[in-house]
Amino acid sequence: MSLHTGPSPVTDARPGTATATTSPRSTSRPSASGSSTASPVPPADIVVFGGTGDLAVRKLLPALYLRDRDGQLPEQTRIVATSRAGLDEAGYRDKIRGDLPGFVRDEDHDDAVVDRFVERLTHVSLDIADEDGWAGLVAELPDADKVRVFYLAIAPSLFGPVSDRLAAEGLVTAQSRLVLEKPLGHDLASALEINDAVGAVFEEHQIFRIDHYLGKESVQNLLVTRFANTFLEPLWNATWVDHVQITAAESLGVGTRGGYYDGSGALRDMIQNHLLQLLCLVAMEPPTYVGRETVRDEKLKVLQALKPLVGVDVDSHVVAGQYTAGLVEGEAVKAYRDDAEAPASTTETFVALKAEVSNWRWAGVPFYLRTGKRMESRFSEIVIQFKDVPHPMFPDADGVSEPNRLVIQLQPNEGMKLHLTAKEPGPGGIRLRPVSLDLSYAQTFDQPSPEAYERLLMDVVRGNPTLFMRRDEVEAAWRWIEPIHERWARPEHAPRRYPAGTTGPFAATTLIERDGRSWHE
Ligand SMILES: NC(=O)C1=CN([C@@H]2O[C@H](COP(=O)(O)OP(=O)(O)OC[C@H]3O[C@@H](n4cnc5c(N)ncnc54)[C@H](OP(=O)(O)O)[C@@H]3O)[C@@H](O)[C@H]2O)C=CC1
Ligand SMILES: O=C1O[C@H](COP(=O)(O)O)[C@@H](O)[C@H](O)[C@H]1O
Repeated sequence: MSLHTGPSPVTDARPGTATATTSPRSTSRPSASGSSTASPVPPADIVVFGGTGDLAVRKLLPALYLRDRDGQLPEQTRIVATSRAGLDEAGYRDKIRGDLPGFVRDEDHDDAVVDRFVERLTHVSLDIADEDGWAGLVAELPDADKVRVFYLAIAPSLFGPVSDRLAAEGLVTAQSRLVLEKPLGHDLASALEINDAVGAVFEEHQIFRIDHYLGKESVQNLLVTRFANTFLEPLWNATWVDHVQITAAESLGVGTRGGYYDGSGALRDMIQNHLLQLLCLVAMEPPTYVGRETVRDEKLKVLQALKPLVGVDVDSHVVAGQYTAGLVEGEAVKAYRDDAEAPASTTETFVALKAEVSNWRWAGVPFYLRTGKRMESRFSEIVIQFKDVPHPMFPDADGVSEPNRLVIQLQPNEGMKLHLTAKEPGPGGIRLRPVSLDLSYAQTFDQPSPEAYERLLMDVVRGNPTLFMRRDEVEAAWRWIEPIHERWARPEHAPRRYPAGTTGPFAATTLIERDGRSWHE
């Protein structure tokens, strides 16, 4: 079998029109993200608000470093970090030089590239809440014709104030893009408020709402698997699919982010965005072509078709859990309440739920979603469980015939498995045996997948919003989530406890077993 790695699956224009994204220019060295997406992007001034924070240091700067290494950042690209830390340019460069090795793999570390990369960096000290300090930022952005990226790696409550200030300082140009981190707000009302505030300054096409799951290679491959092959489409519906499972399990706890997490919880942190986006990609209709608005239009229709959890018993559809102390991958770990230093917290670190997409294609097909921290292992996958054969054709056979299952493994080992039933070789009668066709990305493509942020940051600079959430999508997702939070706001609600290192509370097993099904472990 030969597989070829051509241009990215996601284009930013109709097929047949030339675009920067699909241009076949190659870089001087092979790139982890494939030939077309590694073409140099336009020169840009990238302003990272929250440039000393966890996200910037752990994800954004390493991603930019890797794109620099692969020749994607032109010489004129500069990165301006802002925070209240009183760092000067040299101090910030030293900090990032020191931090980078902790967040890039040893084989990706190259001293010469680090030297070149840190030369691009500077730091402006400013407090978003104050008017002082902004002149320093204005001075760092002299070229109004250059692409300008304002990346808000800060709390969502600061998104509106930053936009207003950028406008007041005259920094918003036609070439500006605003990047907003998730979760966008806390609920529908705050999301509307933020969207209104940023929308008063930036056009919708300038706003990039990040959901980093959309930048994962395996997630983009889901689109290709569905729409660049013919054999799945006739089966991809309620006639043949029994149910769908989407799991994002983490073995990590909340780490140093307990302060943020305790006000958020798994429903806001993972389900409202990442898992619902995955559900959309599985359930959406084929767009006319895969382009910047067409995919988002189809995802929105799925969110709008989610059966509202209104007038139903929410508890029979959704299970919340919180981890207690336990053993994860052989290591003793603390309870969530100790991790988050919140002794009476009722924040959920686990959610399992059953959703339904009320449309012709999916009527009656449950979508089971599940995510949790401190689970027994880290794995994210989508399982398409097909219906059983309509009639037992081998009544006298030994062994078992299981329904077909397509498992799309998102992480850690990206790939795909198609579970089938085969005849075990032998001279006697027929013995049925479950087998699988396996596609491992690592073995097939022989190159590491880039980090999601690498891909997404380059798309921002290019101005390609396909893999970002549009305003209406974010709001539709919050709207669907609302009844769950309303139910959980009642005093009698408490998440069920599960020991760290397990698959979550028993109620999650009951949720699916009640329907005669079971989680794919
Ligand atoms: N960390 C992660 O893995 C992820 C984070 N996110 C989101 O990204 C955003 C940032 O998260 P994270 O990096 O973890 O947060 P941190 O608390 O680690 O960092 C916040 C940053 O914002 C700066 N900051 C805070 N208040 C102000 C202010 N008033 N004026 C100027 N700068 C300010 C801080 O610097 P200083 O205090 O020195 O001013 C710091 O650089 C959040 O919205 C979070 O939900 C989303 C997905 C993953
Ligand atoms: O957005 C978030 O995602 C991470 C999980 O991301 P992954 O790429 O490691 O699967 C999660 O840990 C974090 O709480 C959440 O904010």
